[in-house]
Parts: sequence; C-alpha cells; structure tokens
Amino acid sequence: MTCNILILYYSRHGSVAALAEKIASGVQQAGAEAKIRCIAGFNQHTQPRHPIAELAELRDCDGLAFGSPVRFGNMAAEAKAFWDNTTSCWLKGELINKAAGVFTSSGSLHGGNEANLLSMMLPLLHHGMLLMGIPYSEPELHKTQSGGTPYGPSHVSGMSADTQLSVEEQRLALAFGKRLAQLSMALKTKGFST
Ligand SMILES: Cc1cc2nc3c(=O)[nH]c(=O)nc-3n(C[C@H](O)[C@H](O)[C@H](O)COP(=O)(O)O)c2cc1C
Repeated sequence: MTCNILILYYSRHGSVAALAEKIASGVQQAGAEAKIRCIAGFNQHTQPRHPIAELAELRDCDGLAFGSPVRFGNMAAEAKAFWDNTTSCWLKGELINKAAGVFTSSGSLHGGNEANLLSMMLPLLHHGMLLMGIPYSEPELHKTQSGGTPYGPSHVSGMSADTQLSVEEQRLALAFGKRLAQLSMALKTKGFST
C-alpha cells in the first residue's frame, strides 16, 4: 500500500523550503512517498523551487506537512489564502482523519515561531485533521539553541535570512517527517483515514 505525504509550503527566501526538503527525506526514510509542493507568491516573478500545489494534491494526500514563515507572529498571507480556497475540500470532509503537522522559520528566536506553529494548526483542525508534533524522546529537542519545537520543526534564520539549518534543526525535521509518514501509514492501513 503506497502512502503519499504532501509537504506543502510557502517560502520567500528559502528557509521554509530547506525544512520542507529535510522533512521529505524523513518521509522517504520511513518508506512513504514525499511530494513537495509550494504555494505561489502573490507577486512571484522567479521560478519556484518546487511545483505549485494543486487543490487535488491536497485532496489525494494521506498525510500533510504544512510550512510557512513567520510574518508578524502569524503565517504568511499567501499560506492563509491557500487555506481560504479549500472550502470545497472542507464541505466534503476530504481531509478528515488524515495526519498532519506544521513547520516554520522565523528571523529571531523569540519572534513568534511557536505562536505561528500553533496558529497554523487552526485550519487543519477545522478540516478534521489529526495533528502531531515532535516528542521529547528526540534528543535534539533538549539540545537545540535555535529552532526545533514540540509543536513542529522550525528554523531561526537570523537577520541575514540564513537558509543553512543547524544540525539539530535538520535532525528534528527528519524525525518529524519519519513520524508523520509512520502515523499516516498506520491510519491508512487500519482504514481510519479515507
Ligand atoms: C513582512 C515580514 C514579517 C516578518 N515577521 C517576523 C516576525 O514576526 N518574527 C520573526 O522572527 N521574523 C519575522 N520575519 C522574518 C521571516 O520570518 C524570516 O526571515 C523567515 O526565515 C523567512 O522564511 P523564508 O526564507 O522561507 O521566506 C518577517 C519577515 C517579513 C518579510
């Protein structure tokens, strides 16, 4: 049985995209298929790093990782606009009982990355998704001096918008991807997710 995990993100400068790629590696290590798709910018003139997401890809996924940078303590407007266009999906309950988690990147350590992760969960809860994060059995959660939270993977990009992830941020993103894939496979095998 194949299990498709959609890694859906918005990123302007590449930090959230770098986390998406690490999460995809974790998904693949767990034996599931990782599909990375980005949300288009409102004024996008450059070629996106990954294909633009289609609503059908959201409908068809078995599990979802959703990423956005922090914008004034909240998700980017582009990411919010994507969810505001998912009413047809919500009306049919197409995401109910599918596993999901969130990831982010912020400029500063206390610039709202945890608040953003929590608020990014709200549309997923309205869609009936089953949210997961990162357990403290992951040793890097105790050690990280930058990103990586129990609410989901994160990166602190600093004033220079550095897209290089720390070792701990990378390992936590990988562990999150693996856990999301394992949970999605278990839900699908048991027939709990549709
Ligand atoms: C309009 C705007 C608002 C932002 N607000 C915050 C913020 O509230 N807290 C923070 O730490 N960083 C903030 N940032 C910085 C971004 O979250 C940070 O650079 C992030 O790593 C960008 O991710 P990306 O490289 O995937 O685009 C903001 C950036 C912009 C452009």
